[in-house]
Amino acid sequence: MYAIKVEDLTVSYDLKPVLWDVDLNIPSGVLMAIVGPNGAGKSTMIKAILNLIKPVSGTAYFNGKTYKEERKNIAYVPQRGSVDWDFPTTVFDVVLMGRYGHIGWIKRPSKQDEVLALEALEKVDMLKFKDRQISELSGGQQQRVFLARALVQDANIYLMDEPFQGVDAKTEKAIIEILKTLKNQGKTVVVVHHDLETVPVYFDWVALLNLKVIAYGEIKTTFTKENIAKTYRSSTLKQTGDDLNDSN
Ligand SMILES: Nc1ncnc2c1ncn2[C@@H]1O[C@H](COP(=O)(O)OP(=O)(O)OP(=O)(O)O)[C@@H](O)[C@H]1O
Repeated sequence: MYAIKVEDLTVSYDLKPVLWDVDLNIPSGVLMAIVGPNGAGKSTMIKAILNLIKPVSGTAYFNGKTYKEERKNIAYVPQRGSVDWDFPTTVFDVVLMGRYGHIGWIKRPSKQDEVLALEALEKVDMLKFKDRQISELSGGQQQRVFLARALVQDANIYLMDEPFQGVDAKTEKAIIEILKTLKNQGKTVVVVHHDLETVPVYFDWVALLNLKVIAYGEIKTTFTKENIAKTYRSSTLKQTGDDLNDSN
């Protein structure tokens, strides 16, 4: 059984397809990058499989179940730009929110939940900021807080949309260490990533996306010059739709 199985996923905004017939079988325990040029549909794919946007067609399964059935086991770190950071709440409360899937909205978090939140903040080196408003943090600090929130969720599958965006080198290193730890615990981690150079250093699996899935699989066999060139070869593919019916 796959950790994530995406079947026939097609998504369009205002009738313009941005994802075309995407199929992906992601095994458990991989640390996988999703790469592709700007506008390739990476964020859209993550959102569509998490039911945050409605696809034209297609389904995603998590450990063989629907998102709704499996949501407790799925943690999502959204792109920083898509979050309303002016929302008045403290760092600690944002992280504690990660526990709500376990405790339910009506119950109060227990001492144990609070301890887990503090531990996660410690892991991402943000404990000293626990009482700060999230609006008063730098981009890298916000990213760490979101990672801590995903960590306390104690999920089985992690989906992250550009967690390295706008962070300094030290934070990037801290984040990748955490991702590797998750992988070593047998969890499945899927990350939208921009920097091609670090793909083989950080990840063991990759999906190359540009409207369609160009290729996906183990880095060694998949992250080839040919596949990269095919993925990043201008954006005419999107504009004309010429290649929509390519058999590859
Ligand atoms: N809410 C929306 N309404 C209309 N079009 C959208 C919307 N969100 C994204 N798009 C368009 O869909 C396409 C795919 O966008 P998406 O954000 O999924 O790409 P991406 O690969 O994540 O890009 P980037 O690397 O720049 O973040 C783009 O052409 C984008 O302009």
